Amino acid sequence: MGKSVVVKNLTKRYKLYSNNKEKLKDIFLPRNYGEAFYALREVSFEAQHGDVIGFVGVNGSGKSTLSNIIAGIVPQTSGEVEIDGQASLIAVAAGVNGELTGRENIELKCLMLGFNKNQIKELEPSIIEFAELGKFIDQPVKSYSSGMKSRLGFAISVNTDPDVLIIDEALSVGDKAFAEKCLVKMNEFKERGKTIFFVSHSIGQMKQFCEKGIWLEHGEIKMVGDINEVMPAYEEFLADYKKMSAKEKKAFQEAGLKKRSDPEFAGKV
Ligand SMILES: Nc1ncnc2c1ncn2[C@@H]1O[C@H](COP(=O)(O)OP(=O)(O)OP(=O)(O)O)[C@@H](O)[C@H]1O
Repeated sequence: MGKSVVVKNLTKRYKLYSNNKEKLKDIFLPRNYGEAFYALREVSFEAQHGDVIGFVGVNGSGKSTLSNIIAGIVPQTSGEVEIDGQASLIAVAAGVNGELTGRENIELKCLMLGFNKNQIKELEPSIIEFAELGKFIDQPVKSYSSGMKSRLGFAISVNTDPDVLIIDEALSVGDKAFAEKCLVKMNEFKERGKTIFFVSHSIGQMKQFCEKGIWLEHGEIKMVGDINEVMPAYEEFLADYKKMSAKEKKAFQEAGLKKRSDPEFAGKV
């Protein structure tokens, strides 16, 4: 099989400012302002060709940050990501320009992926057919619903044959028929030995589609393993979390916030 993605000690640190004045001071004055916040901290794992890995975790745990870094859309603060081939991210907000039409977005994205004009001409009909956007294909993307944007992103990504496919919540905004069509396509990718990362809050989709799971909590890996081990543990946590009182939930979130904001870095990043 062989490794397709190696993630080593991946850390993403943002700076949080209490107001715009502080941000401006940070840009223009020699002293540093703002507080450090770790969206991800020291995340390491490996994926083999053909792996289908689900990222789970509650809101804010770091799933999208990890997806965006693997896809090369957001730079990491430190750590490494090695990818054997080309990665493509499908997310509702990813990579589509609202001012351009669907067709123009297809052309732009394909050019960015390194296809030439003739190859794009050949690819375009299958992408348009898959997206099923009708006459909206020639309307600016800003007039699309989130489901329509997801259709466009999905159609481009699956038809340009990436080696690593990252799907971040893109299935949850489309309708059922389109989601099923995407699942068929994703299964084809799986059979062809491509690596897929899948982010979804749907426990059912996770169990149905993924073989391995990575559970993120407060920007760190809580558990990695077979999906049949990770999901029951995560579901147990969710059930316990649901039972928590508002005070307990707040304490859990605050503990996470404390862990993720390192006072040693305050003003130094
Ligand atoms: N540009 C940014 N500046 C500051 N903090 C950010 C930025 N982007 C993300 N974060 C923070 O990083 C943390 C991880 O966010 P991320 O979107 O990766 O979580 P997630 O697990 O995908 O959440 P969800 O399930 O809600 O989509 C959050 O606390 C978020 O507020």
